[in-house]
This record gives sequence, structure tokens and C-alpha cells, in this order.
Amino acid sequence: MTRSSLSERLAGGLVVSCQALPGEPLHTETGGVMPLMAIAAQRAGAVAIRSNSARDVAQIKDAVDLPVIGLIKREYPPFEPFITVTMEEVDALVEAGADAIALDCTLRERPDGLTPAAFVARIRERHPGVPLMADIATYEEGIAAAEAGVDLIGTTLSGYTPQSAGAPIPDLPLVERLARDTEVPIVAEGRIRRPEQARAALDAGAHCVVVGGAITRPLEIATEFVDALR
Ligand SMILES: CC(=O)N[C@H](C=O)[C@@H](O)[C@H](O)[C@H](O)COP(=O)(O)O
Repeated sequence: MTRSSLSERLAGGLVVSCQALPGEPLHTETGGVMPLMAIAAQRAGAVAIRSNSARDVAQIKDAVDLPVIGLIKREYPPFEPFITVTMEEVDALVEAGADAIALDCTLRERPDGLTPAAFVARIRERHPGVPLMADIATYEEGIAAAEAGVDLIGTTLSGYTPQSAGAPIPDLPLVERLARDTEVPIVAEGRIRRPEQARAALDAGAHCVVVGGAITRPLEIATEFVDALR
């Protein structure tokens, strides 16, 4: 899938994030659960899947006929978790068949000391045709990612970094500002719980919307109901 055809495919649609990290109820040693989530998403009319790990990307690619945005989320102690920050991870995701790669483009100190822009340039050299989605947390990070030449910018990490602590939930003001000030398609992602919020994200200028936990993390969903009954 070319860089521009992915963007066309995503326009106005729902991307379902199908992820279960080790320790989560739907994580298994051999996988097999996230592809079922992806089949449900496809039947509902989702335009793409977002998924964590080369294994899940490969299994989901076998199960559905949708583009998959792949990522590898890992801890690099003493750093906080990062989303795809090494070339080995990018290589593994490309090898697994990912149609696009989501990268950490926050301006936090990275384990490798590179800037996101330098990392993007290295990936472009090695995998020129692969669409790149920048996962960011702040407006400045979004602008820097646009300047680095990424294909999509996601508000994924808003509220999860010290620099974005206390951001609105979901961060539609960030979607709106970035959509106004850059030419790069903005993906509204992170803490979108209800259909009305997804709709509002598009109205705020998002190119497409990613929803994860509200669809694919039953522990989160059940906890919301249990909490409401307390
Ligand atoms: C912060 C972080 O690591 N986000 C991860 C990024 O891929 C996933 O855990 C989220 O589920 C995803 O961003 C979708 O967001 P939500 O599940 O809130 O709809």
C-alpha cells in the first residue's frame, strides 16, 4: 500500500486498535484473540486495524482484508514505555506485513538519543515506501512530526507523558489545532470512549479516528460498568 493510498483508505473512517499486552486478560502466549477482534471490526465496517507486535500484525493480516498499522510498545528502563523506537522493531513490523508503522514522535529523551526527525529520516532511507504514523502528545510534537515528513499524526499519547499531563479527555482541542495548522492528516486517537466523541473528532478536523479499549479491552469496559454501580 502506497503512502497516499493508505491515507485515502482511512479517510473519514474508524480504525480499531486491537491490542492486548502481556498481563491483560486477552493476551495469550500463542495469540489468536486479536485476529478475532479484527474480524469483528472488519464486519462492523472499520477501515483499518492498529496492532501491537509483529506476531499480532501477521495474525491479523491473515484474518482480515484491512490495512494494519503496526507498532511495538516496549519499556526501555529507566525510560517510560515507548512506541516503536528502534530500527529492529521497524524491520520486524515490515517483515510481518504491516501496511504502516506507528512511531513514538514525542520529544521525550529517547533510549537511543536520536530525535524523532532523525529516526524518521533513517526509516525513509531503509523502507522508502512504508507509511509512517507519528504518535504524539503535544502540539509542538505534532508540528515537529509534520516537519519530519510523516504521513499521519496521531494524538495517541496525549495525557500519557509528563508534558501532556492533564490534557482534555479525549484531546479534541489538540486534534483541532493540528488539523488547522498542518497539511498532514490528523488521526484522533486516545481515550475515545463513545460514538459521539468519535463523530466530534471528525467534526474537529480529524482525518480518521482510532478507538481501542472501548471496543477491544473488555476489562476496561466492564470496569466502567462496575464503577458506575458503586
Ligand atoms: C498510550 C498508549 O500506549 N496507547 C496505545 C497505543 O497504541 C494503546 O494502548 C491504546 O489502546 C491506543 O492508543 C488506543 O487508545 P484507546 O485504547 O484509549 O482508545
